[in-house]
Amino acid sequence: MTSTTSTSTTSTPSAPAIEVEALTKVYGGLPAVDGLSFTVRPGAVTGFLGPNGAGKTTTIRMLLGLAEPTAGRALIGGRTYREHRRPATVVGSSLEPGFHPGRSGMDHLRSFAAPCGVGAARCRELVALVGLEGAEHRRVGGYSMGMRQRLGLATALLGDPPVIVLDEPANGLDPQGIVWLRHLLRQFAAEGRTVLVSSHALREVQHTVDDVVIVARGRLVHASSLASLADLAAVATYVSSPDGAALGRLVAHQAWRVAPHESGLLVHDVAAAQVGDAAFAAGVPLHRLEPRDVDLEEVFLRLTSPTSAPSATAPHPAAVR
Ligand SMILES: Nc1ncnc2c1ncn2[C@@H]1O[C@H](COP(=O)(O)OP(=O)(O)OP(=O)(O)O)[C@@H](O)[C@H]1O
Repeated sequence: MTSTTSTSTTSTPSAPAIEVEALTKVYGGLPAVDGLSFTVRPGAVTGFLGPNGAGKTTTIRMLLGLAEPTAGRALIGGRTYREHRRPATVVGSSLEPGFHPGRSGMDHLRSFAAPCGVGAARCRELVALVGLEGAEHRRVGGYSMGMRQRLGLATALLGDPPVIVLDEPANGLDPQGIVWLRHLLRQFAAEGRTVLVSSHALREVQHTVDDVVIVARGRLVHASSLASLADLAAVATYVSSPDGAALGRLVAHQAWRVAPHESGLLVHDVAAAQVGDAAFAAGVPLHRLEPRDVDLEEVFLRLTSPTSAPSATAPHPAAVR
C-alpha cells in the first residue's frame, strides 16, 4: 500500500474489504451485537454509526480479534484478523492502543514499530503526519485527549495498512483537529484504502463519510451511501405569500400539514415544485418558495430511536465481494 506520507503519489485501489456476516456477541445473556451483517468497501470512508451502547466498539473488537464472536464472522480481505500472518500491516486501528503514561509518545510508537516491521524513520514521519512534532518526547501521561487521539492514529498507521479502523477518532479533537482529520481520512480513501470510522453522532462525520452503516441495539438499521440516506429525509417547503388569506385557503384545500415559520409557513411532506405548481394553479402569489435543507441528523435519530423498526434499506451499494 502506498503510504500517505511517502513521496510516491500513485496507489492501487486494491485494499481488502471488511465483511461482517451475521456477527453476534452475547454478554451475560444479553446480545451486545445481534446478527449484524454489512460490508465496507475500499476507496471510501464508511461511518459506523449508532447511539451509545449500540454495539459499535464490540463489533470493532471482534473485527480486530480482541473479542471472540458468539456467532458469525468479521473478515478483512476474506480472513479473520488472526488468520492474517502480519495483521498490523493489513489493518491499523486506534482501538486499545495501550498507552503507558510514563512513556513518551515516541517510545510508544517505537514499541509498536517492530511488529509492523518498521523503524525509527517511519515513527518520525508519523509524528509529523499527526501533528505531534515537538511533543513526541513528552510523557503520554501529560498528553491531552486530542494528543492521545493523534498518537493512536500514528500507531494505527505504523504498518502502512490498507485497512484503517478508527473508534470515535474525533473525540477530544478541537475544530481545527476535526478538519485536519477529515482531510486525512479523505486522503486515505483517495489512496484506495478501506476506512471505517465509528461515531455516535452523524453530524460529526457527515462531511467525511461516503457510506454509512447505522446500528442500534446491536442490529443493523440502515446501510447505504450518505446520499441515499438523504433520500429518507422528510421533505418540507418554506412558503410565504403577500396574500396570507389566499395561501391559507390553498393549504386548507390541499390538506397540507403546515407550521408557522417566520412570516410564512413550513409545508411538511410536500416538495417545493408541488407547492409552487399548486399555488400557480390557484393564482396565489408567492414571495418565498424554498425546499428545507435535508436534516440528516433527524434521519439518524429517527432510525436509531428505540421505537423505530429497521428501514427498508436498499442493498448496500458499498457491497464488494
Ligand atoms: N465486556 C463487556 N461485558 C459486558 N457487557 C459489555 C461488554 N462490552 C460491551 N458490553 C455491552 O454491550 C453493549 C454495546 O456496547 P458497545 O461498547 O459495543 O457500544 P458502542 O456502540 O460502542 O457504544 P459507545 O458509543 O457508548 O461507545 C452495551 O450494552 C455494553 O454495556
